[in-house]
Amino acid sequence: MNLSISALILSGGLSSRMGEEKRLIHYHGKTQEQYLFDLLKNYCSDVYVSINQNQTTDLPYIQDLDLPIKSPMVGIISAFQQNPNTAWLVVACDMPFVDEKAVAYLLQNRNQEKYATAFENPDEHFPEPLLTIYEPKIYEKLQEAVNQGKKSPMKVLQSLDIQLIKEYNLQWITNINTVEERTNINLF
Ligand SMILES: Nc1nc2c(ncn2[C@@H]2O[C@H](COP(=O)(O)OP(=O)(O)OP(=O)(O)O)[C@@H](O)[C@H]2O)c(=O)[nH]1
Repeated sequence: MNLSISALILSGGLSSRMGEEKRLIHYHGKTQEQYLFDLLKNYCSDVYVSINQNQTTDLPYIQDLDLPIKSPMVGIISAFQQNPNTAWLVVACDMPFVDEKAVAYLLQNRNQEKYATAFENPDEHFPEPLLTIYEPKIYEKLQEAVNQGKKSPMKVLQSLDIQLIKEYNLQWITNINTVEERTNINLF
């Protein structure tokens, strides 16, 4: 149990490609938001679902601030606004392969001196921003980016000194956005 870290399950997107809310899909016998909540509470001091202003959930949640952009960045900034003194382990709800091994591995590789700890995409060599530990000092960098109208958390990560994990199970960062992708995945 790492008490100095909170978890955020990003779920506030529009799911327009899937046509239904991705956080409510069952890959593991329960909704994806419940699955990730149950998983992450074993590792983090508290866990929240990140939802937009039109969503509700029975789980603990952080609702998006009223910002002029639509992006996962809004969810992350809203979490830091609620608690700027914790690190945030951020996971997108549409990553069904995230499991105990993925979370434990991310935490083992965490470098608290850096702005963040993220998996490196093997092809493009960019940091995957949606299965990442964001350390408290990155909050002001995210705010600066949003104030400049930028909405890509990946680009913010790219511009900073972060811990990049290069060897890992690539499935962990696979996200499922469409019905076709969903029917083609083999979880077990
Ligand atoms: N809290 C919050 N989460 C978001 C927001 N936009 C996207 N996300 C989450 O970020 C992750 C990646 O989102 P995308 O797949 O890029 O977008 P999406 O809206 O979920 O799906 P599409 O509408 O099909 O693009 C998902 O877990 C989303 O729920 C937002 O504005 N607020």
